[in-house]
Amino acid sequence: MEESLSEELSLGNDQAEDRSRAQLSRPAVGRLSLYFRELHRLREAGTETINSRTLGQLVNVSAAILRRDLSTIGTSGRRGVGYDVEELLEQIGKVLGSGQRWEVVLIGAGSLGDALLRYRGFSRLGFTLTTAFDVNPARIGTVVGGVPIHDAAEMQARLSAQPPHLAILAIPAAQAAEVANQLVSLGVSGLLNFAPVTLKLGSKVAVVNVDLASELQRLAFAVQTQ
Ligand SMILES: NC(=O)c1ccc[n+]([C@@H]2O[C@H](COP(=O)([O-])OP(=O)(O)OC[C@H]3O[C@@H](n4cnc5c(N)ncnc54)[C@H](O)[C@@H]3O)[C@@H](O)[C@H]2O)c1
Repeated sequence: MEESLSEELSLGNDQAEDRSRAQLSRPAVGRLSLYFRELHRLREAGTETINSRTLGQLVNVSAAILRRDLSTIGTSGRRGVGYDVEELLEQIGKVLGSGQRWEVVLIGAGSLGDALLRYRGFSRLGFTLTTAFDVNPARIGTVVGGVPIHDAAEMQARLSAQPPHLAILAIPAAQAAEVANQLVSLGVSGLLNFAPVTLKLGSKVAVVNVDLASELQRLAFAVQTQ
């Protein structure tokens, strides 16, 4: 039973979505993404409703935190029923921007870039990897996962007419700042940065850093403090 969930699930308008985005902390956005992934799986398995305790258990989050996250984005469950999976997917998707298509370019088609180009999970969430760029002649002119790899020297010429929304940086740290600045000047509005370096790009661009070594460090710390 959902004790504190009495209102009908309500879907917000654009303004409400903007407001909820502004209120969400970074960890909360991460959790929403996990709920979204789990809800997708549940929908595929034919589940129509779910309560906060069960969904929370699936992603290892307490029911109270999950309810708070979902209430921040303007949704609440129905007493005795829980959340409508389809509506929840729609609302979380809107807030996370998964309802729209995002064009993404990849810079650096080395080991990591190659794996990303082959990954099939992006398109399900609205991300389309359109093009990749590299400086290595052995990579230029090849196609990986259906995505053509072009010479990085052609980046400006190829992207300036219609800049992609987002870019993934999978290049060595020493090149990352210069390439990131180039992408920002072309109009790219978000960067997923795998290079282990802090980018200082101003407020016009959103940056998410993925540092797997730091994550391992966090894990090692967590193991030691268990
Ligand atoms: N491979 C991993 O598991 C992993 C994990 C965490 C972080 N990273 C980081 O991700 C980045 C890429 O790692 P990797 O293992 O794929 O390295 P890699 O050397 O295999 O690939 C880097 C690619 O970037 C290309 N490149 C270099 N300068 C460029 C430029 N100016 N424009 C476009 N392309 C350029 C290179 O030709 C190469 O193909 C590194 O910063 C690395 O530290 C990698």
